[in-house]
Amino acid sequence: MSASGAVISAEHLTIRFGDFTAVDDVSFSINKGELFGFLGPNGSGKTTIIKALCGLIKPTSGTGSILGMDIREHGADIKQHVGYMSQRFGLYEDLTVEENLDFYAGVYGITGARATARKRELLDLTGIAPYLTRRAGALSGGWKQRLALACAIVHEPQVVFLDEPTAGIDPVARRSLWDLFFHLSAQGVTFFVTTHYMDEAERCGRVGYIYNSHLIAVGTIAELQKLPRANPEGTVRVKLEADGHSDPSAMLDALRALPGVREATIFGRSIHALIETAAIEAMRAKLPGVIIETIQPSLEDVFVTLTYQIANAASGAAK
Ligand SMILES: Nc1ncnc2c1ncn2[C@@H]1O[C@H](COP(=O)(O)OP(=O)(O)OP(=O)(O)O)[C@@H](O)[C@H]1O
Repeated sequence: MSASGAVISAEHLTIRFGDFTAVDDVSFSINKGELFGFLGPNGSGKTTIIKALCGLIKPTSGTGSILGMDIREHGADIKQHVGYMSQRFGLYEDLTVEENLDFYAGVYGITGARATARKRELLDLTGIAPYLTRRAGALSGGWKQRLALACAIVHEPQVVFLDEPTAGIDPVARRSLWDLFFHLSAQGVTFFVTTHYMDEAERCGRVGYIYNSHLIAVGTIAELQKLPRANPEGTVRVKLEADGHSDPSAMLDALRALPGVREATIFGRSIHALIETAAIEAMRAKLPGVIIETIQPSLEDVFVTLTYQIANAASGAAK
């Protein structure tokens, strides 16, 4: 662990592939036992950061550390101390559950009585014992990811990177996997989890949001909701709800035709919108029968607002 107490840290981390900057001056730190969520659009640099922190690729400039080990110098040691699991984790589909566990134990040099004891612990943790003799390829998506997690932590890492661990699996299986993450995090394991699911992000203690290779926000959900940039001066965030018969998409079209509407999107039968405060009274008059109430931004609202600001600033600068 570093002097600051951080278990994972990035310090001005920059990674270029030729002329392309995939990660641009990214800094953050994560403490022991935290479950840190990392979000951002496709191609924004999440996996590249994970690879650099795991010692798999060298930063172009800046650095980072895992458990106090500098990623530029201790890549080989770091690999021994972290667990890494992705959506496409390398399970051997033709091997059974048990053979996969044995294989990964062997990769980390865990053998004999220690391997047997660790296998028992992982079976208890994941509940996968009933499928021990089933081929990994014949497991459901949720069980495959449980097995992948078991294999990724066979060497008892204190730091675990999960890259979209629940992509494409059903909500019940997702919830059970998250229960496992929480269980391990309560034991002091530190998690760095990328996800595109807002409900998963909301389960994390803190969240980072990366856009176009830049880390543009880090904090707890409550901190992000209160960010001044997510609540621009002179605007108000509202929920609009019409009577049960009204079509939300027609209401959205009517709303977008009005002046002072910065953002608007459908949530179920209602609409969340960012409106210029000065336009709100005129809006009430134009939308009779619609209940308009002030709300806090959701996490998705925060990310969308921050993203639009940067995209608009970039297109303004390009003009
Ligand atoms: N080895 C490489 N050579 C060149 N470009 C690369 C390389 N690895 C990644 N990139 C580029 O860097 C950018 C960031 O990729 P990265 O995989 O980190 O994104 P991501 O945020 O994880 O995306 P996703 O959500 O789709 O997984 C992408 O434009 C990608 O094409």
